Amino acid sequence: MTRTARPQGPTAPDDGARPAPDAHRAADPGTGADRTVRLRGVRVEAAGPTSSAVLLEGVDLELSAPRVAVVGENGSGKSTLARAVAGLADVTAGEVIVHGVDAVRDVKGLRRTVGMVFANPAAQMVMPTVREDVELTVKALRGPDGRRLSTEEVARRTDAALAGHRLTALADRACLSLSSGQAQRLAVCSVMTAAPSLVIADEPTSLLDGRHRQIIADRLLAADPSAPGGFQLLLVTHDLELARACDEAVWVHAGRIERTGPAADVVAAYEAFLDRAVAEELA
Ligand SMILES: Nc1ncnc2c1ncn2[C@@H]1O[C@H](COP(=O)(O)OP(=O)(O)OP(=O)(O)O)[C@@H](O)[C@H]1O
Repeated sequence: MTRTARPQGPTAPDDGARPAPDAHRAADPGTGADRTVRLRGVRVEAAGPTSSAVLLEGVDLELSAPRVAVVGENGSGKSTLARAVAGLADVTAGEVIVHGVDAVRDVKGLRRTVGMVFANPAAQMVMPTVREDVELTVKALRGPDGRRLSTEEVARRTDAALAGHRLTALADRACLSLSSGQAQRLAVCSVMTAAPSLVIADEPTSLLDGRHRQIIADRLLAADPSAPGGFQLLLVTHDLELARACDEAVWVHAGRIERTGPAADVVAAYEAFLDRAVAEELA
């Protein structure tokens, strides 16, 4: 992820953990803002030297739950779906509307709306040190009056963000010296600090030990788009325990949507499919 792709939140976020949502709400009750991700007849292609490959076809989705997991086998199209919602895929048919923003045509609007944690965290670090990297995001925030934050407020929010993601001890370390898991935590911290209304996280816990997986999972699963400064979560994951903790899930299979619905049901169906596939392979 490039620095320019990092979202610029319109207002400064609350630094603390947000309460778990108690209901699926498609609109912010305070502002009436649309908090739904809609895909209609979406096809994604990848152009090759002589022909193009269809990576996703006929995708129709309406996602308004606070926490939506995306599951499926390797190569099924999960990251492609995430990238389509983030405006980073070649959508050659259909439309993608993210919280009221046309993800295919309004790239600028989408950058204010979406924050993406990529599977490769190294691609998201743009400043020399951990503190500077988080600080850069904080500096782009605005106060409730729409004005830039004061130097003191930038420092306070940077410290709070670092502490909230257990990164204080690493604050003065060079980004390039971080371990993979530490870099993943920094990527999640920076994206969440920018306060986008949609956080897309592609395997955000794949490199983490148990303790840090829990910390990041708790942060992401606190998603509540109806809370002030809150966000909706689209979580691509092979961690089926995490997927089950979401409200809804999407199962992608061979570039198409196999099933959507309550996370528990979709994950159970996907697990049964995996069990059958393994049994067939071993027979
Ligand atoms: N630029 C490209 N050109 C051709 N094929 C591509 C391109 N990008 C992705 N693909 C293919 O599209 C399919 C879907 O890829 P994608 O990364 O979305 O899968 P995924 O479900 O996220 O997989 P994983 O769980 O392994 O991360 C894969 O077969 C992949 O090889």
